[in-house]
Amino acid sequence: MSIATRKDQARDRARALRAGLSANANDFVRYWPGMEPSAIIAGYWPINSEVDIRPLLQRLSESHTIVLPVTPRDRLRLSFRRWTPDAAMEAGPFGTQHPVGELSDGADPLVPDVVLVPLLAFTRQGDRLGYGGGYYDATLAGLKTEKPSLRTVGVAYAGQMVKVLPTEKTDMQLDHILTENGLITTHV
Ligand SMILES: Nc1nc2c(c(=O)[nH]1)N(C=O)[C@@H](CNc1ccc(C(=O)N[C@@H](CCC(=O)O)C(=O)O)cc1)CN2
Ligand SMILES: Nc1ncnc2c1ncn2[C@@H]1O[C@H](COP(=O)(O)OP(=O)(O)OP(=O)(O)O)[C@@H](O)[C@H]1O
Repeated sequence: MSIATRKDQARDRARALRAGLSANANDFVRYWPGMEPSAIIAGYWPINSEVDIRPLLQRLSESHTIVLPVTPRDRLRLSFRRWTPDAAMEAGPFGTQHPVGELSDGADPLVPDVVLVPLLAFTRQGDRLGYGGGYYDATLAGLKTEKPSLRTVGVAYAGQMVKVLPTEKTDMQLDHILTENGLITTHV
């Protein structure tokens, strides 16, 4: 069976599993590891049954510059726009929403230092299963070349952890996973 087929089957299972999970949003705030105030943090705006990190984003915006992904229609690399709690949002592809405004890759490039990554399933080793667009893999690979100190934090319910996931060469491993039960560090 091809990797693509195995990933699709894992996605079906992971979607069904995640849809039945829930947690107190404050727990994701509580276990946030803390970052230097200069760190630019890329969040995500939740869709489907992803962990709702809006309370975390609100809190982080008090001390950090927050950016959110803008999904392009013709390439894989995500762009980022500045977000503040009063930012107006507009609709993008696949039911996503992003802040109205100038792309951050204009005059004042806001290249994130930390990226919060949504996911369907993860392993203890930092493997990640997304929706299959390849957007985060392409974006993280690009960012990591420009900023080798880039850190990635998957955000998931603890119940989204699985023993093993089908992987391929382009898959980017996560450095940490933030769950309602604590922060998992995948390698040291
Ligand atoms: N909240 C959030 N924002 C995100 C992502 C994400 O996974 N979550 N992305 C991560 O790449 C990028 C957007 N890409 C996406 C690709 C596919 C689907 C998705 O829901 N696919 C559905 C089918 C939807 C449809 O065909 O209309 C699915 O797979 O069930 C969502 C986002 C950037 N922004
Ligand atoms: N850096 C890259 N450049 C070009 N294609 C890529 C890159 N990374 C991944 N892809 C391709 O994108 C497709 C989807 O990848 P994958 O199944 O890993 O997506 P995903 O991680 O589940 O989705 P997403 O990142 O959008 O949440 C694969 O065919 C993969 O080969």
